[in-house]
Amino acid sequence: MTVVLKLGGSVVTEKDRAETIDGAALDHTADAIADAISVGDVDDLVVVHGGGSFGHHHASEFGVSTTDGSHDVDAVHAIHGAMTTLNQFVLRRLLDRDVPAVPIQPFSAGHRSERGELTFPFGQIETLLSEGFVPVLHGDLVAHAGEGVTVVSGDELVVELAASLGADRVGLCSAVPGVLDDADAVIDRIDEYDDVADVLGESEATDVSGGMAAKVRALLDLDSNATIFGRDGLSAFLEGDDPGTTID
Ligand SMILES: Nc1ncnc2c1ncn2[C@@H]1O[C@H](COP(=O)(O)OP(=O)(O)OP(=O)(O)O)[C@@H](O)[C@H]1O
Ligand SMILES: C=C(C)CCOP(=O)(O)O
Repeated sequence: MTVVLKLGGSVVTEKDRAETIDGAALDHTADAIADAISVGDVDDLVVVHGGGSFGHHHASEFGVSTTDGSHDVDAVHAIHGAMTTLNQFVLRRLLDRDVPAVPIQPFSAGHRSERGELTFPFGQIETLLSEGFVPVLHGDLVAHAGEGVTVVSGDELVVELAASLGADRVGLCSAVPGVLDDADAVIDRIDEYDDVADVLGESEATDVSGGMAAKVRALLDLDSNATIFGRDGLSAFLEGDDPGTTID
C-alpha cells in the first residue's frame, strides 16, 4: 500500500508567525505516522510538507509565487533556506520516533518549462521506498525557464507523486477538518469544481500557492481519490478511513 501524505504548513507551523513551528502539532503528527508504520497500516509512505510560516512568509516578501518568479539570489537562499530548516524540524520529529525519514529537496531535482509545466524525477523516490525509507519532500522553489525561480507547492508535488507512484491513498492534512461549505460544514465528497467554486477561497494566512481552491482543483485532476482532513483525522486516514472531504 503506497500512501502519499501532505502535512499542511498550517498544521506543522504557526502560519501567522514568521518561522514558527507548532511543536505540539508536529509531535502529534509524528506520533500518528510512527504508530501507523509500527502497526503495519502503512508500508510505503511518502511525506510532503508545506511551507506554512517558513516558505510563504519569505516568498511573499520577495514577491515569488507559483507563477511569478525572481532572479534574486537572496530570494532563493531566503525561501529555499527557510524550507530546508522546516524540513529539518519535521525530519527530527520523525527520526526521534524511529521513522526512517530522509530528505528530498525539490529545488535540486525539479524544473518548470516556460509554460510553467513541472518536470520532476521520481526514480530516487521509488528506489528509496523500495529500500525501506520514508522520503520527506517539501514545497520549495524550482528553476523556471524565463522566470528565474518560482514556488512549487507541496500540493503540486503530491499530485505528481501520486500519479507517478500509482499511490493507493492520497491525503492532505490541513488546519481545517475538510473543505467547508458556506455554513462551515464539512463537504463529504467533491467531484466537480464548479459545484464548490463559490465556497472555495485562498488561505486566510500568508500563502502564495492558492489555498483550498488550488488544492481542490489540483486533486480533481488525479485519477485516484484524495482526502482532505484536519489534524484530528490523521490517525483515521492512516488506518485506512476517509475522514474529511473526499475529492473524486
Ligand atoms: N471552503 C473552504 N474550506 C476550507 N478551507 C478553506 C476554504 N476556503 C478557503 N479556505 C482556506 O484554505 C486554508 C487551507 O489552505 P492552506 O494552503 O493554508 O493549507 P495548508 O496546505 O495546510 O498550508 P500550506 O499551504 O502552508 O502547506 C484554510 O485554512 C482556510 O483558511
Ligand atoms: C512557499 C513555499 C516555498 C512552499 C509552498 O508549499 P505549500 O505550502 O505546499 O503551498
